[in-house]
Amino acid sequence: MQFNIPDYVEKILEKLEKEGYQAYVVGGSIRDMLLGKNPKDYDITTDAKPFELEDIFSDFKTISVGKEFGTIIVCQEEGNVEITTFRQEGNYLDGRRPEWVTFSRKVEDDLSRRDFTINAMAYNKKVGIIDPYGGREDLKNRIIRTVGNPEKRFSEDYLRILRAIRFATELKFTIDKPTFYAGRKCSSKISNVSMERISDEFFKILLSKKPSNGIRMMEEMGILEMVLPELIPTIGFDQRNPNHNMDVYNHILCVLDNTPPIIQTRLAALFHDIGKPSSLTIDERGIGHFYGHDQIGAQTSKMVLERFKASNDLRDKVYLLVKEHMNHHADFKEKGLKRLIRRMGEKEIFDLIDLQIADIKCSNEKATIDHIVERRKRIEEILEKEEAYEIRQLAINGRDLLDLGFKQGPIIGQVLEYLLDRVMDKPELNEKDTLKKLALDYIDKK
Ligand SMILES: Nc1ccn([C@@H]2O[C@H](COP(=O)(O)OP(=O)(O)OP(=O)(O)O)[C@@H](O)[C@H]2O)c(=O)n1
Repeated sequence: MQFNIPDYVEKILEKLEKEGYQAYVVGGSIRDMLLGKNPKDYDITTDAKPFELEDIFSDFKTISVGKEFGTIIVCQEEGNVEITTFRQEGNYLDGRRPEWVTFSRKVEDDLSRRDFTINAMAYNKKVGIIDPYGGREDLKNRIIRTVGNPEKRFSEDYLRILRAIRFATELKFTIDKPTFYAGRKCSSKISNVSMERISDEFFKILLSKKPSNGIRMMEEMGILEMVLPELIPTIGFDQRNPNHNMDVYNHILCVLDNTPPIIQTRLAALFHDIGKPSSLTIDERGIGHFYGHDQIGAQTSKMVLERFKASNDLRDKVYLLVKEHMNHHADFKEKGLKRLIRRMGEKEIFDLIDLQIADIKCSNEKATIDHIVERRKRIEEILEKEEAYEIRQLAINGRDLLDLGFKQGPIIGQVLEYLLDRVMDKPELNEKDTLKKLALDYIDKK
């Protein structure tokens, strides 16, 4: 079997071979090519030692990452290629670092330390595929299986438990039983892994086609309570809300699957109905209301995303989406809708609509969908016609008001807010002379 390796990668393999070394493309890219997918990047493994690699690629731009582990990145216009020296590792004492690392002459040694059979294959044109652990067979049978003893593999890096779930979710594979049980046994050990690495894998699960599968696997393996304990109380929690025919957990997972794969929207789906059981109030008809859960969910999202070391931008976006998600019931007049665009932002407003549509689809309130679809059309129109919803879109600015004789100070802001308010109701007022006149009338009345 021959793969189509891009020229910029082939060039590196050939250079290493010409210098008398072995060189193979390895890991995820082989898996992806066998699945008929385009690999995101290519990793190369070789028996050339790190100091030799630096010599060989002295004419290239390179970045050396952890020289002691033998990795350099060769940077070319078409993409970066990571080259790692074949290595063997000793036992991992703390689930983070091996006791020792030695460089090897055999590619099989390098493959033996890798996580899953489907990631433990190497290839070059001359030798073909090297697959000592049945990676191709497991790809065919759609199975995630560790290379060798699963407990040992996980103890080397407990993130691998979450990686097993991530690959199973992304590829729609099942996790082999011994791998699954070992993962469940060691699940609490994931606390040894840094939050950045955990959230990286977790976000990949959230962005897959059917993230609910991943969340359910996390629950079954005991990983969910380690990574996102805030979701646990929603399991089996009946809101006693006639609009919801599922418990909160299943409702959340349904919304998750029905949102587009955009990280802020998927995260907002995850948090949108998180509340405290104590916040459930039962009214006189016996109907439950998860009182103020949009606020609790928004606060929870902030706290969890801080723990996940997410960027401020992402935290703010998710917070706002969760906080505003309930307003699909509101009957916005023109001004209300424009204020909503102003609060959300012109891209994020569509994330909110996506979230609300998914929320409605997963409840018994199907009738409201038309209402939200109408709302989306009107928002698109507002943006297309550039109808003002923000002060910067007014045909007049603070400078113009000063020229009209207004004094510098808070009054300028007040007048501009007043003008925006008028323009949001009647877009045709957004014209310089009209606004000047309205500004002067406003002051006269005051
Ligand atoms: N904890 C880990 C992480 C990675 N690997 C090995 O390193 C390779 C590259 O890892 P990475 O780039 O994280 O993942 P990919 O397999 O390339 O998958 P993706 O590109 O989808 O992240 C993997 O294929 C696997 O052989 C491993 O053994 N153990």
